[in-house]
Amino acid sequence: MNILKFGGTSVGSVESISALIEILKPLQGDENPIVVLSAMGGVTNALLDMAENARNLRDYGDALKLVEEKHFKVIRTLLPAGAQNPVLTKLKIYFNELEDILQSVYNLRELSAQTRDLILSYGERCSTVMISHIAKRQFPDALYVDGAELIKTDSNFGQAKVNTYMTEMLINDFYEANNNKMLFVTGFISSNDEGRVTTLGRGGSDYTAAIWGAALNASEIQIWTDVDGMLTADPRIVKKAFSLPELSYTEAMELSYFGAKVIYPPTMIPAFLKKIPIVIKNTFNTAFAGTYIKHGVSPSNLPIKGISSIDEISVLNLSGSGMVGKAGFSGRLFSMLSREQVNVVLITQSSSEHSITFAVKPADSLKALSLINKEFELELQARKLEYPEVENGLSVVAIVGENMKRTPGMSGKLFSALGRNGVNVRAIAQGSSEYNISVIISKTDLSKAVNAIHDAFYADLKKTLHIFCLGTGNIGKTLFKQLQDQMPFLADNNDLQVKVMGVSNTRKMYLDPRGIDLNTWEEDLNSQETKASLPDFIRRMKAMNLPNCVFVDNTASHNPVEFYLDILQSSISVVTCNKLGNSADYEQYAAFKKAARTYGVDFFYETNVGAGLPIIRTLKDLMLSGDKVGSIEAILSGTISYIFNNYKDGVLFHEVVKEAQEKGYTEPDPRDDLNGKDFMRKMLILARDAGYALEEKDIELENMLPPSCMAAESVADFYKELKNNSAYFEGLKNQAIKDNKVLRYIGKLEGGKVSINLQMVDEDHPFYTLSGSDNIISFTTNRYKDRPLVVKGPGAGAEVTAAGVFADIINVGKR
Ligand SMILES: NC(=O)c1ccc[n+]([C@@H]2O[C@H](COP(=O)([O-])OP(=O)(O)OC[C@H]3O[C@@H](n4cnc5c(N)ncnc54)[C@H](O)[C@@H]3O)[C@@H](O)[C@H]2O)c1
Ligand SMILES: N[C@@H](CCO)C(=O)O
Ligand code: NA
Repeated sequence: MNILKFGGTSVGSVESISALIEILKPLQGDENPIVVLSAMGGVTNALLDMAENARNLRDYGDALKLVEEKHFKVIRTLLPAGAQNPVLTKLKIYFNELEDILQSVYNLRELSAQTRDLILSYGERCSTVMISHIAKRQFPDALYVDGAELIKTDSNFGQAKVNTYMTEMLINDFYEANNNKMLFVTGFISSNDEGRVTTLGRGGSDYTAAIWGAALNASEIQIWTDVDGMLTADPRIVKKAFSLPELSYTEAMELSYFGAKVIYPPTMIPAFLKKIPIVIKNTFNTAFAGTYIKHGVSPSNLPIKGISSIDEISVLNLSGSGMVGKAGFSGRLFSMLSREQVNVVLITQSSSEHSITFAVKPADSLKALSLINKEFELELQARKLEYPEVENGLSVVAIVGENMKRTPGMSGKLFSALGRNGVNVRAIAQGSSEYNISVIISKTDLSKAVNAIHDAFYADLKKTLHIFCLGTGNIGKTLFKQLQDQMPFLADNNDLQVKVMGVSNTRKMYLDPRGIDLNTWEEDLNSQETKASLPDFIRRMKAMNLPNCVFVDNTASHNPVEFYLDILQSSISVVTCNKLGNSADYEQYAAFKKAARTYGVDFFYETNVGAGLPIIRTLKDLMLSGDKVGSIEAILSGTISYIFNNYKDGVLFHEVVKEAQEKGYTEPDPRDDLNGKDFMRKMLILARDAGYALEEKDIELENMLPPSCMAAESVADFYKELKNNSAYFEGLKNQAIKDNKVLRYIGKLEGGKVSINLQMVDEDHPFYTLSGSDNIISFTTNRYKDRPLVVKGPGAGAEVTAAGVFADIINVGKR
């Protein structure tokens, strides 16, 4: 069974509560999840303020009304009028009680810790009563549980200590009696022996989830929040920060100690002890798979897990001869500070023992200073110690990760990144666990430092490309096969991992934030309930918000093309073998290129021309290096090439066409090849890449198909018509044989004009000797003037095309 805890923002609005219900829907069943809830966002603070105001004889009534209204609005929006009354009544009773308590505080002008806990408890009770009622409409088994009754603590109000034995017993008994229900449990609140409400302190609802999880041996504790789990750095500082898939408990502790506010680590201890994984998920982006905090994390290629920072810290330095060789000096200092509740964030000591530097929160700095002055009064007066000073305007940055322990050079990398960027390091501390190296720097350097460190550690990381593929036909299928075969090679030789995150054809679509298994993708896709929807596919792809994302179009359809611009503008690269995008309006072609440049992503389409043959790439290199293309002569239809090379004595034309189709050379409709349209598209794309702003109408195209073949309704009818026209094709063939020539369908770009014609060429022509499905292209340029640059080879077929798409994908990864 899983525990799901939803934090303040996840229960803070109509939208988030609706999202919460959606998240629960697929989970109801034999083993219902246990849902732990926080107070609605902002309510706990509002209650604290009200309590303070009441004590200080200030008004609290308006604020109370606002909190009440916040709850009522949710109920009125999410429940039909007829179902609102019971829950409104229940909440009204709570708010009346709360008002009475606040009035008593006001009258007595006194607010004890015990009363404060009682006041705060209404936040969780109200939200949980409310949501359990709303949930009841979807889940008839929903049951409100006052968690305070089941978690037993001492009487340390505000930060109560849990009596684990009692608590686990109570929770187990309760669960046994109610395990057929879907439990909605108040987070944060507990009670002492006398049944008075206590609270669990900072991060309290997470703690409730961990306590329930540990008591019931849950399989997983999910913490639902409003960000994509734990990131490599604070995304407000580092734009390139990315979500971490996995962390060990220790790493999570170290990372959250400084900064990262997603969870409060001490709350995890019950789960840690029982080895229960904790997953941090995003209520507002369910496509995100979550950050897993668990035992036995898989070996990671990340040199460090993350960079955390505290942006405001004060440093005190204690130095003087009085410290040298004095056993127990630092013990005296730090136990005194701890006794007085000053939390020391970081300590360093020079090996001469002449000085100790330590950092505290700015709010504690003056207190620390005066404590030291008092404790060491004699030493200070005797000048055995220098009077310490507080230094402000400093920050701490820490790199964290268990891998550091085994990898030399980590601190070298850290300090050279800081040094190269002119960041002065005030003090350094490394935990002897080697899970953490911390440095103190000037606050003004913080952003630069964190970014420089992030670049240094993650820039040359083994990259994961996340790909989303459309089309599972000839090419799409073959690509998956090749990807599957090449995975280990890629990992070893290119430091690259390609993960398929989504796939769709016209019928079904399948996206999985954990990645799609290439052994079973076809069954998995077919067994999906969701019908394919291109807009949904693209929306979900964007919502996953993954780094190094590539959209791969292996269709022959116009539909995906309409989304290219939007995709590129979302910083997702596009790889396509579909020619329809680049061969439509010039304006569109130019817009794709511009978007790719502007958004720093790739738009690769090598297979648009000559399948996997390096034609687009070669032309691009020529152009980039300042060469100018004078003319191009080419055979760019693999299908027609194959047909003419195999249209020999004793076979009929339509039979060879069929063969070409069976070999996977033709377009889904072979007429696109035979009428020259496919060839035309390729010439158009080449001409554009060579710098000519041409449109389809500018191309002179000789169609060798008789009109009746073009008019056929279906591909099957087309074959019949081809057969009916056998005599025409036989005529062409016999004429060529008689003249000792071969038939060639040749495209030309010259003087900015493009033409495609059927020709009969003799053995002197460079295109005479072609075989199979070969394409040939010769570029005559300023540099290749006397003898052209020629690319030749198989220019159609699933293997070579998929290989070309594959190479384009890898090239995205190389950047
Ligand atoms: N065969 C070759 O040698 C070769 C060479 C270079 C380029 N190409 C190009 O490869 C592309 C694919 O060719 P193929 O032979 O694999 O075609 P195919 O007909 O076998 O497969 C096309 C796939 O696209 C899917 N599809 C179509 N429209 C879609 C949409 N809107 N959303 C999602 N999926 C959609 C179909 O369901 C099918 O799975 C074509 O554009 C073709 O020009 C092919
Ligand atoms: N149908 C195409 C595939 C390559 O784009 C051809 O025959 O050339
Ligand atoms: Na190519």
